[in-house]
Amino acid sequence: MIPKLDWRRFSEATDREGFISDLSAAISGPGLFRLTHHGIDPELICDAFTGSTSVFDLTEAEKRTLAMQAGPHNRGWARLGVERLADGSSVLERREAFNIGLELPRTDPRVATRQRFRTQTPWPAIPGFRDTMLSYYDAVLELGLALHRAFAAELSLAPDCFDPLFVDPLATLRLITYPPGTGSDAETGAGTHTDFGSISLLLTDDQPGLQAKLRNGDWIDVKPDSDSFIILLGDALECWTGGKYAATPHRVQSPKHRRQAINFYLDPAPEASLSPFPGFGKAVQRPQKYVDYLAEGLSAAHQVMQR
Ligand SMILES: O=C(O)CCC(=O)C(=O)O
Ligand SMILES: [Fe+2]
Repeated sequence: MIPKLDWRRFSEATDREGFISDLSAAISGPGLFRLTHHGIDPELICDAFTGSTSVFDLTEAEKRTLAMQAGPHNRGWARLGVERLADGSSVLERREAFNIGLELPRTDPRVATRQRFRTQTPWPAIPGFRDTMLSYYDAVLELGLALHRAFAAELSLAPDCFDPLFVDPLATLRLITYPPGTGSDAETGAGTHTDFGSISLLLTDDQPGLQAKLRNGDWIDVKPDSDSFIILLGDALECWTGGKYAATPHRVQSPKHRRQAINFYLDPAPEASLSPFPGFGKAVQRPQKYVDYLAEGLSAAHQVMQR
């Protein structure tokens, strides 16, 4: 069972203690949870799904003009089969993705000097697409950051302890589409992995496929539910908490019918360190800046793109 947490209990302060106690149980128990009553406008969510369909329905030639470049800068369209999230596997991962990052002005020195992951998103000429995606990005970023206030309370840390780690974050909104599986064992939707950042806020359509590995080693189906976000814990949060918030392994099986997911990866700022908070035990990763960790992880995932 995946715990369901009603966000109003914390955000409207109607039952903060109860929320924190359920959050504790979710983190030390299964290691993932659903967040209900999250306050994101259902119409915005619907528009985001419509926008996602329109970008993947563009012609191959149109999508090629929006293609993600190996490098990696992690913006734009990744064609079928060019990313591999599972380490050391040869199984083909069949999905297309479109990644959207924090929108900095072209004149921003970080964009002008082509700093890693600071490229602008290559926007398709779909009316309303950019506005919808940026509104969705901002709304889910705000929700994700607010959720870190609850993590801070759960960890008995200052409410704003996470704030410096998320200044102009590398957070990514990722639209994904999975074509129907062919039934072959040599393919999947996404191989087993953990996400790189702090948390991931996932929304999917009504097609099943996502599976998560519980702390006890069992794999469970994460059933689609349009009223809640699936919250997965990522590598950075595991590092900061010295392993207390262990990252959630997950994978996606090839669906019977086309499947769409709109996932928000709350990655921290490039300069954020991966060292544990004081008093949180041993380092999980060698000391490094998040940008280097992400670059290494993505470059492994994008080996197929580089060929
Ligand atoms: O499609 C999903 O539900 C999850 C995809 C995923 O795990 C990823 O792209 O990191
Ligand atoms: Fe993932």
